[in-house]
Amino acid sequence: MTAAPREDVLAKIAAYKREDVAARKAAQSQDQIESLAMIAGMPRGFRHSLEKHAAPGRPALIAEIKKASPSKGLIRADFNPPALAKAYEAGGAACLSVLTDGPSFQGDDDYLVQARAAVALPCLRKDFLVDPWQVAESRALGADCILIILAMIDDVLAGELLAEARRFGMDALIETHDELEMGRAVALGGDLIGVNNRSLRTFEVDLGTTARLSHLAPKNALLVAESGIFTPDDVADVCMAGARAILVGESLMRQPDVEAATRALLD
Ligand SMILES: O=C(O)c1ccccc1NCC(=O)[C@H](O)[C@H](O)COP(=O)(O)O
Repeated sequence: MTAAPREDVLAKIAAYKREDVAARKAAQSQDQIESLAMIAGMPRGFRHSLEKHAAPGRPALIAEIKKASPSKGLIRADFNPPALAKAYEAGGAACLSVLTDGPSFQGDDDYLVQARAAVALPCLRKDFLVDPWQVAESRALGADCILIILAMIDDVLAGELLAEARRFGMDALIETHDELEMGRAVALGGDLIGVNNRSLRTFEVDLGTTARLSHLAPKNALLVAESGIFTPDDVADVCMAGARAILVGESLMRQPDVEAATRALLD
């Protein structure tokens, strides 16, 4: 895989997601998927766990299980989601994020099911939501939190996804990358807001994005700095900028000893 301009990638992802969701909905009606969501048990409190783990100068960690990405290609060949989940939990993570998108990230729904079953941590289903039906599906798979990427959808759909998440007792991480999207997240009433430091246009990472947007977030929102965090100095920078949680994938996924790397990043 090679890096491609963001608009092409997001448009491509949105197109295949709509097709994929149509096929899934044809196989399982809203009523059927809601029944499965209802028997999935209570969600683990995702935002609550972040609140509990965040301390002054030490953000809570959302540790990501990520095999590959559009910007980096294959990240980790030795890929065992339950083992990775356990290593993250032992290393001090507050929550997990599990990529389930297949075409762009080599993810799988089963990775979420397996990872969550291996630990007590709340889990984010990291995928591209383009239809409210996917919220019930995410809950049926065990997800405790969904991701709402504002760069990809309009406010009507974002509001519907958020309402569905709340109906199922789940949390929703609303992802922003610029001032306009932060304003939209605030208007939606999000209480868990992410700032993606990765440019959605070029895939370039600028950790200063968190500092630029953090003061625009409401005080009651828990701010998550996402992407491009590699070192304890990076953690300190985004923490100083106002992030109370960090979402980290690649830098931990590239380490042979994931538990030790997780500890070291948070030290
Ligand atoms: O990671 C990508 O290349 C990517 C491309 C297009 C849309 C989303 C993408 N990443 C999703 C993420 O938000 C990251 O996986 C997450 O923030 C962790 O980032 P990192 O620590 O840099 O792996």
